[in-house]
Amino acid sequence: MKACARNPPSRLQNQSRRISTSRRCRDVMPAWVIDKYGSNDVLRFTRNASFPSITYPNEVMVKVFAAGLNPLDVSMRGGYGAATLSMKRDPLSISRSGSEFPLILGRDVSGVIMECGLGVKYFQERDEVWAAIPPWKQGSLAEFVVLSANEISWKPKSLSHTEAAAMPYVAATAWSALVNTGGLSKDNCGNKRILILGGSGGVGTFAIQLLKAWGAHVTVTCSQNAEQFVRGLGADHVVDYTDGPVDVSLSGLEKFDLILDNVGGDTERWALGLLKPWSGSKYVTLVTPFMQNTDRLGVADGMMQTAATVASKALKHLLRGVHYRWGFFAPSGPALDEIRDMVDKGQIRPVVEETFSFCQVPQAFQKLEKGHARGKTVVRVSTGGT
Ligand SMILES: NC(=O)C1=CN([C@@H]2O[C@H](COP(=O)(O)OP(=O)(O)OC[C@H]3O[C@@H](n4cnc5c(N)ncnc54)[C@H](OP(=O)(O)O)[C@@H]3O)[C@@H](O)[C@H]2O)C=CC1
Repeated sequence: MKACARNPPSRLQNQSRRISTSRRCRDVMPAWVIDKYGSNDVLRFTRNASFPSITYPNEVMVKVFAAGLNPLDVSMRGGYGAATLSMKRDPLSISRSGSEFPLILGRDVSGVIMECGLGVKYFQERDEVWAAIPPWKQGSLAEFVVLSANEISWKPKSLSHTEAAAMPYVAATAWSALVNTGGLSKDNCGNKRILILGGSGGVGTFAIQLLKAWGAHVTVTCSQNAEQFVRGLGADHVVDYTDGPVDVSLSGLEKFDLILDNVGGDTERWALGLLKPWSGSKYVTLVTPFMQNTDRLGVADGMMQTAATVASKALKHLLRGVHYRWGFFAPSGPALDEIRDMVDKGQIRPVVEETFSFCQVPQAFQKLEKGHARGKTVVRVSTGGT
């Protein structure tokens, strides 16, 4: 990945937008917060959430136009990952209460930069940006959010803010799993057979398009009513997991170079047998017990348990000639730069399943909780963006 200077597609795109500068004399903002973990009734709208401030020189403050939601938001609302995330939170950003509350959820943002720290090099006020917000930072269900400049990227010009907010978190996750962990790139995918378990949700719909743009042959599992949908995104072969044992249907196919598992659970029992042995093939799962272990056992014991589990699984499968890996979300502005270029070339499009207004955040969570996603759920936070 390029780690060099980052150039905006065009500075001109942002010059006409008028932005209020009244923020400088404010200390509160509207936001959806939670004050404790629980079900949907813990979501609370307030006009008096603490106004975020730039603490480090490389930070920017973004006015949020749209926020994307992910299954992680529902899990975090219920306390998932609390032990690990508390350890990662910056002590300077923790509230006066000394706890993570009031906590703001929302991991995707599309908006405009209102203020830059003194050390920010490539971005400036009024730049339109998109980003995936690490789960240990305050989220995007608020009027403003503060991010580090290496987490943000200039928004694709071809997308509205609502469309742009559908992509960063799933894109950064798929990129981390396929590129950083799986070793795939635009230059080595041409002759590869990839299997995506769970292709109809947020991560799957992005991964299909990325891999097709890079020339891979993509097989996808999904339910029958999503078949046309994933074919429309470019899937070459689709297997309906609801139509009998999916492992039997898949075992009749030519073996794969890489499997991206967005489903987990039972899949680990049979999926690794679908890989080409002794050829560097990889199984990368996004469904890992990492957070549950640290929530259950505490950070130190949970991490030891996690390390022991992944090491023993990796060794067991290595002896059979395939690589077993865990994939994780990783925030990355430079990865989003590359994805932006692909979006603006028409190689990848956002898949927005449903949008909600800012007053409908509880309904957006209810929709997410029902599962069976066909793309992404987005909240329009401010009327300033489209
Ligand atoms: N490790 C990490 O850092 C990250 C992990 N994740 C995890 O990755 C997974 C996918 O995330 P995301 O795409 O955002 O989730 P979504 O909820 O958007 O999508 C899940 C999709 O999987 C489909 N599905 C459910 N069961 C199966 C099955 N047995 N076989 C095939 N498809 C199935 C669902 O549709 P239907 O039920 O109708 O078939 C739905 O379309 C989640 O478990 C998430 O927690 C995500 C991001 C980061």
